[in-house]
Amino acid sequence: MNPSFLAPKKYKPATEIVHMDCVNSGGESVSDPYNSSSVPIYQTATFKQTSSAGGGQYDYTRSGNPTRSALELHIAKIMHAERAYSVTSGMSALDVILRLVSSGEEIVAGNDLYGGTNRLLTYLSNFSNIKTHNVDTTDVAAVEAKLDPVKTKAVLLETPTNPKIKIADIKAIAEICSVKCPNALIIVDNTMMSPYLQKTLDLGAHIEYHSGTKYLSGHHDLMAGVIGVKTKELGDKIYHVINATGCGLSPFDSWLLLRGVKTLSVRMDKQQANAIQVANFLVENGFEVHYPGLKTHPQYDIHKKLASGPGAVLSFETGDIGLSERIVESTKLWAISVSFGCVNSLISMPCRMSHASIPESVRAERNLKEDLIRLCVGIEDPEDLIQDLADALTFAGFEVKTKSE
Ligand SMILES: Cc1ncc(COP(=O)(O)O)c(C=O)c1O
Ligand SMILES: N[C@@H](CCSC[C@H](N)C(=O)O)C(=O)O
Repeated sequence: MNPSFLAPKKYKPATEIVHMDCVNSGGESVSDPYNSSSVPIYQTATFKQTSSAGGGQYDYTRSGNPTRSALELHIAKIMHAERAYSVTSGMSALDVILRLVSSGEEIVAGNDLYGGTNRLLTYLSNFSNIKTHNVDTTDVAAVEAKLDPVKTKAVLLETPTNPKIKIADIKAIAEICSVKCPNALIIVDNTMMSPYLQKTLDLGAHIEYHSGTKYLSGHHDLMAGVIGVKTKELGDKIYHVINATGCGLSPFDSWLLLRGVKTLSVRMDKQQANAIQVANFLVENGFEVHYPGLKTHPQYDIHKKLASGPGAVLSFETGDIGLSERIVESTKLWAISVSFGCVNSLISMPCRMSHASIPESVRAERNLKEDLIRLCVGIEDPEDLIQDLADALTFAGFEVKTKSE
């Protein structure tokens, strides 16, 4: 037989996302005695052992569970990670990762980032003597200026950022960091792109994490976080923290997330196609739109090098807080809701919702505008979405220009 026929085959991203191997490079695998087509939910806290010395592959669900393992093996494959882990939320994922940073060490992070991330970094600064430098991560020189060969333990990047959709050149920052701070970890929050559109571990990151609550699951019916790592050694450290603190994802949520992940490519393709049309509609109406699918985006070329698409989250300013409020409150299809990545379209005002935990003065310092509206585009018919937005704009007192086809 031709030996190449036996070699592990790499498929296109959409195929990899739906096809499960359940095995990793270390030979770890999960199998089901009945060959079930859908991974079963092992809803059990404990596993019987074969002897007083143990002997089973699993003993206790906090330490490991077959449903969770199946999810983690699959996530590792689609992230191009050596190992992957799943925990109870995106914040829990970041908490686990940041336990690799010790008192006295420093983090370099963005000045536009998710409000909850900012809250956790502030907590570490206040209670654990871990200082964060918040810089504009679109500016590689600004990141470099804050790197300290002794103190810097982590560079934490969101790209695109939440909510201003700014792009950080992961590759360029990782290269500079590997020279100036070879022991520092490049950590990327890849929630907005998902592993379907951007594979940060291939771009120089050591650790990639996600709020699995968003695109990976896709239906806003669970909370989860996932972590992918570049090396087994890093994986062992991450696993140790998860087992020690007990934040591993439950069997049911692991199953739900695994089910959601399988449709990631079809959801993202549709949401992204809709988002491009929504972005164009807003541009035609004179708004300043933050979206890396627009050629006018300041980091359009960099994003194109990092990711295979612009995603489906965008934001825009109206220049008037009252007008923004009226628009948000007048939509019918766009639900006023935090979060993104759901199949339904959502609208929000970040300064009052997802980023309200960042003090107003800090938001102002970071040029996060109070009138900013964030849109998370779903899978509805784009004509309905645009019409609903146009109606809301009109109702709010804005003169909508005719949509050019
Ligand atoms: C970019 C980003 N990262 C992380 C998180 C945290 O995820 P979770 O809500 O699942 O804890 C969120 C939102 O909550 C987010 O928007
Ligand atoms: N009350 C929550 C708000 C969650 S925001 C969720 C999501 N990341 C988003 O950007 O919309 C909190 O304060 O954490």
